[in-house]
Amino acid sequence: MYYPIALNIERKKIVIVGGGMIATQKLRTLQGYGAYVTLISPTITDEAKTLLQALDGVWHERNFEKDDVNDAFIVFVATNNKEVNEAVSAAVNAQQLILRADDVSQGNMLNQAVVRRGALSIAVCTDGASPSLTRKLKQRLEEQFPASYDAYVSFLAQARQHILANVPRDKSRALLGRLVDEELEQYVAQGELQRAWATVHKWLDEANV
Ligand SMILES: C[C@@]1(CC(=O)O)c2cc3[nH]c(cc4nc(cc5[nH]c(cc(n2)[C@H]1CCC(=O)O)[C@@](C)(CC(=O)O)[C@@H]5CCC(=O)O)C(CC(=O)O)=C4CCC(=O)O)c(CCC(=O)O)c3CC(=O)O
Ligand SMILES: NC(=O)C1=CN([C@@H]2O[C@H](COP(=O)(O)OP(=O)(O)OC[C@H]3O[C@@H](n4cnc5c(N)ncnc54)[C@H](O)[C@@H]3O)[C@@H](O)[C@H]2O)C=CC1
Repeated sequence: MYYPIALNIERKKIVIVGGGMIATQKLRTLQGYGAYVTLISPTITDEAKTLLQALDGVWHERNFEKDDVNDAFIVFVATNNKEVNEAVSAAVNAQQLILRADDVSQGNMLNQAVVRRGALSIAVCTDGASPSLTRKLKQRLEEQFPASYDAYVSFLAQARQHILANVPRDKSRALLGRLVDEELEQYVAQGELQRAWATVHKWLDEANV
């Protein structure tokens, strides 16, 4: 069983070995997280080149060498040559995270499918049992949680900070729970932020704070 966590990879070194379809797909998942990405491969797809540029990443246009994984936080192994993939496995230490695209069981991590709405991320994983099922569930979640959730989660974060800063501890807990409210969700979804804030302030008044 894989242990699900949320990683902060800002300024962490990520190494991708290979520049084909799988490497390209991994580069898509890395966009926006602030990692330092290095790709090692004699060839690279056009899309991977563009995605790497967007990350301010570096492409080493050559075959893998064992020192390439030094200091890497995560290593994605995505060449079409089993011997090379095995050499990458041999070069990492037990504390590094490694994903082997050719044989997931030879690594210690995998990518979950993620529906992201601002600070909210909903991740799906079957421990490799069925990536197709994962994709299907992700599509369902995308429908269930519309794009407006981005603004809603951001509103909740601000309202939570407002309550924590202005309400004594004995009363804040109940108010924080109350924030998760269908009416507020609707107001924010409809762009009526003022109404949403007015409701929060009404609750604060009712609680005498
Ligand atoms: C173990 C894992 C390792 C890893 O992290 O890469 C892995 C492995 C493999 N995937 C394979 C195939 C497909 N993968 C997808 C899609 C996704 N695969 C992803 C994750 C993972 N895939 C990890 C497990 C996650 C989990 O268990 O839930 C997602 C979630 C995220 C991401 O890749 O970033 C992304 C979700 C889509 C999205 O986000 O939209 C599709 C569907 C499609 O693309 O339409 C297919 C084709 C259909 C099929 O085969 O079911 C194969 C067989 C290859 C072959 O031999 O043909 C292997 C290898 C094997 O099983 O050994
Ligand atoms: N394409 C797929 O749907 C899936 C592929 N896989 C596995 O992932 C592997 C990679 O798949 P793709 O990305 O589709 O292959 P690909 O053929 O598109 O890309 C392979 C890349 O590896 C590079 N490469 C070859 N030798 C290298 C070396 N010595 N050092 C660095 N880079 C080297 C190549 O230049 C190329 O850029 C496959 O061989 C397979 O084992 C696993 C699941 C699905």
